[in-house]
Amino acid sequence: MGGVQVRATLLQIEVDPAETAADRRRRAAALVRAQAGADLVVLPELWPVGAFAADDFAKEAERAGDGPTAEAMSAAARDAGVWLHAGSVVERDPWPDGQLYNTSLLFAPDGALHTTYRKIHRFGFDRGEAVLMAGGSHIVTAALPHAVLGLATCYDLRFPELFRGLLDAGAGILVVPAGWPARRLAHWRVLVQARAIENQAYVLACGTAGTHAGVPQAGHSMVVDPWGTVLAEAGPGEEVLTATLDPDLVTSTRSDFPVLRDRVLGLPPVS
Ligand SMILES: O=C(O)CCC(=O)C(=O)O
Repeated sequence: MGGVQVRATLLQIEVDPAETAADRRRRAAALVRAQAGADLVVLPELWPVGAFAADDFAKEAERAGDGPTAEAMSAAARDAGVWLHAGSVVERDPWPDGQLYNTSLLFAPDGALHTTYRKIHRFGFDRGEAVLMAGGSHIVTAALPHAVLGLATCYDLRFPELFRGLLDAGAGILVVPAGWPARRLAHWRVLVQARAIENQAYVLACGTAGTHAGVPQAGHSMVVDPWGTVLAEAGPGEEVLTATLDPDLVTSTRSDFPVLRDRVLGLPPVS
C-alpha cells in the first residue's frame, strides 16, 4: 500500500442470472482494472454464481488456486496493482470429487494468491449452502503492509464470537463479502455497524445488487470506521463505493476509549 492511508474500493456488482458466470468474470475483471490507484479492492460473496443459486453450486464449482475466477482475478489484481479481496467462489476440494466450500480469495498486487478463507457459518438452516457445502474451520487474518485484515463472509456477521477471534488475532480491518437479501436489510446495517463498534475496527462489507434465484439482494455495501461512523454506503443497484481508511484510527480509538481493555473472559456458569 502507498502511504498511511488505505484507499478502499468496494465493487457492489449486480448478479443477474441472464449473464453467464464467464461474462460476469470478464466484467468484474474490467471493474478491478479500473481501480488502479486504490490500495484494496473488495468484491462480494459468490458473485460468479449467485449466493442463492444453490442449484448451480456444483456446476460452477472451481479450484480456489487456479480456477477460472482465481485466474481472472489474479490477472486483474496484477494489472491494477491492488490488493484484491475477490469475494468468494464455490470451491471444490479436493478436485474433482471433494467437498464444496464457500471460499474467499485474497490476491496481492503482484497477482499471487495470498490467503483463502472458507466461510465458517453456512446459511440456509436445512437447505442450500447449509447442506451443500462444508464449513471452514479456521479463523483467517492477513497482514497487509499497513493493516491486518480479518476475513468473514455474509452470515458470519451474525456470530460476534468469530469477530472477537479476528480481533484477538490482530485484525483492524474486517472484510465481509456478502450476498445479503433485501428483506433483511435492517439486520445488515445494524450488524455491520455493531461489528465495527464492538471491535473498534473498520468494517468493509460488500454485497451484491440484482435478483438471483428469486431473491432480491440488499446491496447497501458499507464502509464503517472504528467509532461506528458510516463513511460510505451504496444504494441497491450496481455501484463502485470508495472510502479512505486511516489505520492509525484503529489504534487511537482503542486507546482513547479503551473498552476492549475491560473485557471479562472465562466466567464460570452459575449452577
Ligand atoms: O443472515 C442472513 O440474513 C443472510 C445470510 C446470507 O444470505 C448468506 O450467508 O448467504
